[in-house]
Amino acid sequence: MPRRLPETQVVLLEAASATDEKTVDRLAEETGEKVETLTRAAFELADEGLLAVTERTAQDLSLTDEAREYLESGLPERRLYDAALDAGADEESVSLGRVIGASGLEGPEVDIALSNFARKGFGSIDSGEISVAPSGPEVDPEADPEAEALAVVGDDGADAGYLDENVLNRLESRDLLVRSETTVRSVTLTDEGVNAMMEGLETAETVGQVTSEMLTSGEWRDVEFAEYNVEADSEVEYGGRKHVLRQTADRVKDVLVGMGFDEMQGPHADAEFWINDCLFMPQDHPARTHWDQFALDLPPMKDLPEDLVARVEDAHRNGVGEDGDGYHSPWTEEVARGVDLRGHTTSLSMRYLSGHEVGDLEPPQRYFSVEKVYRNDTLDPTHLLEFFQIEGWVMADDLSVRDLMGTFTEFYEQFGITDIEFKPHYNPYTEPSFELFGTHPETGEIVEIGNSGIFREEVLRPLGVECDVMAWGLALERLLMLMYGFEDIRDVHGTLCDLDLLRTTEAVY
Ligand SMILES: N[C@@H](Cc1ccccc1)C(=O)O
Repeated sequence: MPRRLPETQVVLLEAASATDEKTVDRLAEETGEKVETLTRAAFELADEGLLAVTERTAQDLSLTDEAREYLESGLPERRLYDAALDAGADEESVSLGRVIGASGLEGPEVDIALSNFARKGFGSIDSGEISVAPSGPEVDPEADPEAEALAVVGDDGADAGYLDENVLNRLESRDLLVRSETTVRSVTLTDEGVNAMMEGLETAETVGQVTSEMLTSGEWRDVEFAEYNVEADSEVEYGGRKHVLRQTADRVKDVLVGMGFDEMQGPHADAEFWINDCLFMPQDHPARTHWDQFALDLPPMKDLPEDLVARVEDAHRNGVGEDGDGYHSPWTEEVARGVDLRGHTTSLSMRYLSGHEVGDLEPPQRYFSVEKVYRNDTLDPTHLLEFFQIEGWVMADDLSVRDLMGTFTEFYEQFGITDIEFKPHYNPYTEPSFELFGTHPETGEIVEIGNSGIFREEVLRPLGVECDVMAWGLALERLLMLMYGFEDIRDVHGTLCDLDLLRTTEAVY
């Protein structure tokens, strides 16, 4: 009686041989089926005793981009050798500088050429002179095993099993070769399989999934269901996932809410008044130039509280208190009403402290935000044009530096960071001021993670605040660096960020 088997199993049995071991890859090519489909069918048939499956690990070799360039141009040491030979360095030694010039080697290639030239015994280099060894059985640049191996791998990376292990190791350490391991599965028909084929095979329609049509029509009664192979390799599926940066921002919010803080909200584009003037930043302060801040081509901000504007102007001109002194530098409302992208979220703190957002506040109060800020910085591994700032402040009757430090210690402990360091700093709006530092878990480097202080009278008095306010701005991305060991902010932010890393980074709690 012919045997009924699912279609791919029949295809596989027909393509397999009893005498010739065939790899699944080759069978996939022959049958036009997918490798995964055939692998699954092979294991199913092995379970039935119709096929034998063998597995071995194979080495996959591939060339790096650098190696591909050398395939075109020749290995640097060989180019040096050829140029030296052209210059007659087999007769007598010639100037190394001249030979390098003639070889066309540039930048790092020169060092590569020199060290490998010497290692391979192509010749010698002494006090700026190069000479070439006579070619012979010992040294034969024409038959350089490294160059030959590169050519073989470049030609057919798949089967280079016979290449010398030492040569491959050397190429790998030169970053020219990448080795990886793959499992190669091969199948042969068993006797039982051969018998089954002789008795005849019939294709059974197998169903992978029940549909509602099948259920309503009753067709499900007659179909054959495909069996699940729970051991089959499956493709990795990456579902949607919250970005680590957003995950951490949410956690920061949870932590701060847990510490009794309320969240502030406010505009990304704001009047310089809230961004700078309220903070007692003189209008000619370098941080206010458009080298640092993004100015927007928008009409001046109309909605500013008149009396507050007058008090802030007075603080800038005359200072605050008995011995107060102003800046003696120009101050105009026009500048204050100019609209910029906020360079820090301290603009929100000013809006809230002034009563402009939620009315006058009685101490004690705690507020925070985890929001984007924009700076005209130069891009580098630790700077972007935008980043998230963890802004916060505490308003209470008697605050000291100890309270500030204690708050940070408690905050960062929630993220497993227990070695925060403080350094005295200067801000026009706080006195005293402190920068915060943490230690990078991978590099051990000290990383600046934030800035903080206790607001000056010149800030608080015009706002109408009569008690103490301690405040800070911490960088969310720097917190991530300490938590996850990222070394480049662009790994987690923006277009260059590594998808693999985002998919696989586990949330740290
Ligand atoms: N605005 C500061 C942070 C800060 C906020 C409040 C008080 C002190 C410092 C910054 O961006 O670096």
